[in-house]
Amino acid sequence: MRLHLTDEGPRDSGTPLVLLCSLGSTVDMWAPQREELARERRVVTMDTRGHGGSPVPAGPYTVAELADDVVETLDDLGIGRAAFAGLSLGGAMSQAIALRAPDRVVSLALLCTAARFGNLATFSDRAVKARAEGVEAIAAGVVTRWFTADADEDMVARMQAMIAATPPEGYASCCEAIVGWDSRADLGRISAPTLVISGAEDPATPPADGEVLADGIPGARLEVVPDAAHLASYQRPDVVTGLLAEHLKASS
Ligand SMILES: O=C(O)CCC(=O)CC(=O)O
Repeated sequence: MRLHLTDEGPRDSGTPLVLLCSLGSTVDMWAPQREELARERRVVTMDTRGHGGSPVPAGPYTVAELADDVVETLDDLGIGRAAFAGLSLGGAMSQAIALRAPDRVVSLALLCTAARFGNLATFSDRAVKARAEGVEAIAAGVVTRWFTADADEDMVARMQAMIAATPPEGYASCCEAIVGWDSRADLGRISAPTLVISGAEDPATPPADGEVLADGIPGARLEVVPDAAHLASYQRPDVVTGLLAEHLKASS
């Protein structure tokens, strides 16, 4: 599997950064961070299998498969070790890479994610609905969890359109990957310096999920972003980009 990606920034300075996306997102979800972070280092952003410009094989998928896609794509680019930042499903993939290929991981940033997601029945229901009716039928509900009620309407509409454009089989199969994901017993084996970021008002992966990660991963630190829901990096780039830059500077 070779994933669709963007590849920006200087090749010859610092550890490359790999940005991994949430369910229903494309590389565009990292637009608020990419330009600034790519001033200092190479930044590779990947569409997860089943999303954006990446292949859409028939599912279900597992998080391990999604993580292996990323590592194979990095092999293709000739990138050995990298820093990883992933949001939600992308955060689960980042954990899986740290567990399956620890020698590839210089540092980790885990945003709005979990060792075990809550409300798993809703992901199974979404998988059924996506295959039957398309992702458009789900998108309006998803953005109510991504952004706080006072978020800019144009921004919310743009992101709803991005979600609605996700291939149904890709969306559904990634819901199934989330249902099967559970790293709780493995967190102690993650050795990369780790920053955990939660949105204070995230109903999907609340700060309590961030606490489980920060308590379980040796040396990890949790930052809670105020006035942010699930897509904290998109709604509060003024806080999140700085946290990522600081963590990258300190750890890679
Ligand atoms: O965002 C993800 O990658 C998974 C969690 C999710 O779908 C958030 C939500 O809409 O409930």
